[in-house]
Amino acid sequence: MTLQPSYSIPKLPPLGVDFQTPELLRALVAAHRHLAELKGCAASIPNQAILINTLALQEAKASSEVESYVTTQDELFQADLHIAEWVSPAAKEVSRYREALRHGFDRMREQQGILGNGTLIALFQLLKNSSETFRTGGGTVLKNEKTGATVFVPPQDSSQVQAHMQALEQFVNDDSASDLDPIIKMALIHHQFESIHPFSDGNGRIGRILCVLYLVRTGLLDTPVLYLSRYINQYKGDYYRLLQEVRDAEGDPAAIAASWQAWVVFMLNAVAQTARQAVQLVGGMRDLMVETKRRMRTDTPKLYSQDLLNNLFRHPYTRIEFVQNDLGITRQTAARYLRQLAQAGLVQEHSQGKHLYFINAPLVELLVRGERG
Ligand SMILES: Nc1ncnc2c1ncn2[C@@H]1O[C@H](COP(=O)(O)OP(=O)(O)OP(=O)(O)O)[C@@H](O)[C@H]1O
Repeated sequence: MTLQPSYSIPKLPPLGVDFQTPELLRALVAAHRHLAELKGCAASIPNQAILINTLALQEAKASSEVESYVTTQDELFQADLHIAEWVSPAAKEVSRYREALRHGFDRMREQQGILGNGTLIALFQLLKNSSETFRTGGGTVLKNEKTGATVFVPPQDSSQVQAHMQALEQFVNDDSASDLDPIIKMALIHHQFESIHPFSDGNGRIGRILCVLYLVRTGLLDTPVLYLSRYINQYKGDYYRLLQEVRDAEGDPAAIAASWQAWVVFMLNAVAQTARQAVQLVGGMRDLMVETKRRMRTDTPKLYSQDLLNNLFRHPYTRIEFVQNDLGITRQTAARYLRQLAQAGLVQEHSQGKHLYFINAPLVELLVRGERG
């Protein structure tokens, strides 16, 4: 039996919805203020790879938790040492999420800011380690996690999935299609993406990456550093309910307007709160880098270099090979540098089996504290 989709995917932006209510405008101003602050704060970090490596890993951790892949920070940082036997399945899933986010960011830059369906498919393939593209078979439904009851039937026919995704791609990339504010558009895009549900799995995670990349595409961020998933995780019940209310409102213009407004306000609040948290974290990292630099210059002046400092912040757990490669020095010299840093108390030396690694403990502490909010 062919399933009947339970909602007609609307054309974006939805007609007849006032996106300028006082509540919405208040939330929009706050979201912009915190995002602008985050953009400025992120720019003060000397090497953007530091932010992508560390913050994107935090985002990946939170996003994967929505899907019940729970890992500890220690497991994640250990996985980042690229020692195969230390990588748990959950940590691998989280690492793949970060790779997907990073790939999407690079690809969008290569394509002059275009965030196309080819990129979304590439993200899915990286995330799921699969060669699948958009759904072709029917049978996909969304269920209530607790009761198992079907709450939503997305488009089933592959030509429909394709057509809706093409229209969405157009809306994402054609800035003249609507003069709505980009953060409001981001909320509409995420909703539409989840309603089309174009992949067999991973739609939640790809949809959250899409949000962050869209903020970069529209210039509101330079790097994809936003902990959106943490907020969504925290308010998962509201997130599902508000997504679904828009679909259930179909046919009732007043309910359509109210449900879209409530959805957009939720996403604006998510952006504002997560940007505010990210500002604290990035600001903390910046201060810690300044302090570590000062200590390196006084306590280990012969070793100090910006590249070495960057290495310690790109890899909260680092190893001799990483320093060797980043600084272009011999293994012996890299080992000597790390040992001297450990003697000066700037990193902690650890060994497990035949492997040796070095922890930037204040940075790890900052990231763990950041996770607690
Ligand atoms: N009961 C529901 N009501 C509304 N939307 C839902 C519901 N269940 C799922 N969704 C949407 O579908 C997404 C999950 O889709 P899918 O399982 O393909 O993605 P995922 O990335 O594997 O999961 P997750 O979002 O849990 O990490 C959710 O993030 C949400 O956007």
